[in-house]
Amino acid sequence: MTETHSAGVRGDSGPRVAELVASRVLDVPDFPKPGVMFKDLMPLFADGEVFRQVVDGIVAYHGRDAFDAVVGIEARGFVVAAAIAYAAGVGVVPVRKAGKLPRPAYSASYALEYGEATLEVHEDAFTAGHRVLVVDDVLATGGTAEATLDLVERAGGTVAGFTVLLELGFLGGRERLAPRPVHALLSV
Ligand SMILES: O=P(O)(O)OC[C@H]1O[C@H](OP(=O)(O)OP(=O)(O)O)[C@H](O)[C@@H]1O
Ligand SMILES: Nc1ncnc2[nH]cnc12
Repeated sequence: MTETHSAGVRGDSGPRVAELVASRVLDVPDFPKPGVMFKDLMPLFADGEVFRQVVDGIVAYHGRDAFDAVVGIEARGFVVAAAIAYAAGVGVVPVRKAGKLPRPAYSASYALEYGEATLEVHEDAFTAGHRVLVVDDVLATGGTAEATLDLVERAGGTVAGFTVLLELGFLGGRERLAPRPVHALLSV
């Protein structure tokens, strides 16, 4: 469900949480490359009360019993994933950039808004049929998310949901991931 309120801030966990996210995003022009408007969520992470409400909002949206594990995508996704996992009382599985995992891993290369990268997950990361909530801070082109969702499935997990704090709608990530549902606290 996507809600709209009078100030035009949209999100699918309600206008109050969307406002909170909007209030803690800094726009940084030309980072990390000319032409990119970088959305910096560090102020949100640094505000304990806002961070708590954001984490609680994500758990409430999906339902505490709807997932058995949380996947976080390196690096900013780790911040959100660990907090959600703790709040829900489940474990967290890191999806890491290439070469960081110590044991046999599945690998997926992809392009993102400002570059290319490879992500990996341990082959034994999930119990068969585990319902996995995948979280990240930002959805832009969807390259990172698409690679991660594929990795989760290759490793035997079942994707229970995909949540981001902020979606850059004009970059088409949601359409790229369709028909998989995308939950974004704030869409711009
Ligand atoms: O939708 P996309 O175009 O794929 O972009 C979204 C990804 O870009 C950022 O990660 P980045 O690779 O910059 O890594 P970081 O978290 O280590 O900064 C962000 O945290 C997402 O993971
Ligand atoms: N514009 C952007 N701001 C922050 N993170 C991003 N990841 C991909 N594009 C991004």
